[in-house]
Amino acid sequence: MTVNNLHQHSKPGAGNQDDILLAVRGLTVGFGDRVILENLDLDVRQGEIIGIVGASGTGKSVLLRAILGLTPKQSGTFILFGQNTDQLKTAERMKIERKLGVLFQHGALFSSLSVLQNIQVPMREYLSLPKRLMDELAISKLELVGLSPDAAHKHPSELSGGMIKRAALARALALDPDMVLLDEPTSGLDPISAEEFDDLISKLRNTLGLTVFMVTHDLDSLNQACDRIAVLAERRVLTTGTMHQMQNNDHPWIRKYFTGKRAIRQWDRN
Ligand SMILES: Nc1ncnc2c1ncn2[C@@H]1O[C@H](COP(=O)(O)OP(=O)(O)OP(=O)(O)O)[C@@H](O)[C@H]1O
Repeated sequence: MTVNNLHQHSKPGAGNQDDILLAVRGLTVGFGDRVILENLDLDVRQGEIIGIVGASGTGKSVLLRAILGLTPKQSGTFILFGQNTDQLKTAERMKIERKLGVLFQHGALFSSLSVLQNIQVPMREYLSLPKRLMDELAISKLELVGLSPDAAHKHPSELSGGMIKRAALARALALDPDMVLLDEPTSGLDPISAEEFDDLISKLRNTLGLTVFMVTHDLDSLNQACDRIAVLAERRVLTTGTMHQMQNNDHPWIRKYFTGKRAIRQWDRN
């Protein structure tokens, strides 16, 4: 899938049980004798936007990093694009890694590199392309996320919070991934920028057919962008479902999160 062959996909995602892009089974992750995730199962479906919620410190980022292979697991399996990641040879692993884009919490751009150079980091790692072509590709990614080419030669310190998130998203999209993993993409943004970012994610999903795994605390994002929500609690995915199903769930934390005062104010606004 490339930027040049954008095409409108039918509304993908929620509902297609057969098309599992990522299956996590029996995942256990811990640090020392502290277990963070225990025997966790989760399916991510092709083309959906799934929001991962849970109280602070429950292990949402740990889960994201474990999926990427950045945090070691103690047990469990990841079936990614139909392949067990434990059984991949180096070349196969690299092929799969290229299909994943990631936006870390706070953007995590390299401060000493320009926006253009930041977007080109994954290209340099995985592709061997002439500089002119990499420049063109990086500019096309900037356009894709709604940044003007003027931003290309700026450094992260010269960007607003919203621009940093967009630049980080452009970097996540550098290799035309099939799935992007976003860690709190709207945190720190004002409500208008956050809404614009949610719209951008939805648009990219609809046009590129991206699958989106999004860790978030943002009730607006969950409501407006996500097809499904997975709740992380008690070291596992406690439940998954639509916003409506969350609002009718009896678990005390889920009920408080989705029908507490903040949530009610949010529903009143909509
Ligand atoms: N490399 C590490 N070494 C030791 N402990 C870690 C490490 N990474 C994460 N943890 C611990 O794992 C727990 C879960 O962390 P994580 O960052 O995944 O939480 P989270 O659900 O994303 O929280 P938040 O919503 O506040 O971002 C925390 O207690 C954290 O201190």
